[in-house]
Amino acid sequence: MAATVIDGKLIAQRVKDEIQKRVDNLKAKGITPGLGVILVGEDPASQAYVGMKEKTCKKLGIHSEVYRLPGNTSEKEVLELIERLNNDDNIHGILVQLPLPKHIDEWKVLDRINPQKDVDGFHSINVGNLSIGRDAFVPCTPLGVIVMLEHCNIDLTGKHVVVVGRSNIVGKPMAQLALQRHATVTIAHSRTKDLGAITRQADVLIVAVGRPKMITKDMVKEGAIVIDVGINRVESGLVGDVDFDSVKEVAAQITPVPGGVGPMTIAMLMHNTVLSAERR
Ligand SMILES: Nc1nc(=O)c2c([nH]1)NC[C@@H]1CN(c3ccc(C(=O)N[C@@H](CCC(=O)O)C(=O)O)cc3)C=[N+]21
Repeated sequence: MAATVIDGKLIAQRVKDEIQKRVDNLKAKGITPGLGVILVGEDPASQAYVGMKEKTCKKLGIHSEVYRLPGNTSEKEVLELIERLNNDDNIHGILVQLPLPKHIDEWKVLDRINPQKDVDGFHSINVGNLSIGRDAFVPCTPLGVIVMLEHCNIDLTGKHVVVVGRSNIVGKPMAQLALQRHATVTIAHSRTKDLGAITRQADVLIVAVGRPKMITKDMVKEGAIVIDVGINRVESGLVGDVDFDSVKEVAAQITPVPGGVGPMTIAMLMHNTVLSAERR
C-alpha cells in the first residue's frame, strides 16, 4: 500500500487563512502586526527564504521591514539594529536569518532580541521556557510539524516518535514538543549506532539532518508516519533527507519536499508574529 502524501502547502494555506482573520481583527483595533527581518550577507538560499517571508507578510497584510546588511557588517552594528527594533512599537517580531557570518556570535545576537519579540523562539529564555513547559515562543519549523500532524488528526500520545537530528533549531525543540504531547521520544543523530534499528521502531519518524535521501525504505516500519524536514539542493533539484520514492511504499503517510514542512515553517512565523501583536 502506497502512503498518503501530506500536502504541506494546502495545510499551510488553511493556517494562513485563519491568521488572516486575526490580522484583520487586530487592524480593526488599530494594530498592524509588524515583523523585522535582519539578513547579513549575500547567501542565495538565505536571500530566497527572506524573500518568501516578505511576500507572505505582504499577502496577509503584516507590516515587514527587511534589513539586508553586507557580509562585513560588525556584530556591534547588528546588536544596535536589534536594540532599535526592540524599542520600536510598530515591530512585534524580530527575526535574524541564520546562519550569520562567522565573525558574528550567533547566541550573543539572538539573546539581544527582546524575548517577547523573539518570533523564532531562539532566545535562551524561550528555549528554557519551552523545555520546562512554560509559555514560550516555539521555533517555527518544529511548531509547523506539530500543527501539520494535528491537521492530519495524528495524536502523539503513547506513540514512539524518533527524531533524527539534534540541532537547536529543529531536532531539540521537536523532541520537546513531542514529549509535551505525551509521545515516547528518541533522539538519534550522526553518531547513533545502527540508526536503522532505531528508526524502524518509530511510529512517527521526523528527520532533520541535512543529508539527501539518507532514510531509505529498509529503515522505516510498515505503516509509519514520516516527516521530512530536510531541504537539500542537489543537481536534480530540491530533495529531502528521506528517499521519498522508496519510503512511500512502506509508510502510511509521508511529507514531500518541496511542499511539506517548508511552507508550514513560514506559516508559523506569521502565527508567532500575530501572536506577539495580540499579546501587546
Ligand atoms: N532565523 C531563521 N529562521 C528560520 O526560520 C530559518 C532560518 N533562520 N534560516 C534558514 C531556515 C530555512 N527555512 C525555510 C523556510 C521555508 C522553506 C520553504 O517554504 N520551502 C518550500 C520551497 C523551497 C524552495 O523552493 O526553495 C518548500 O519546502 O516547499 C524552506 C526553508 C527557514 N529558516
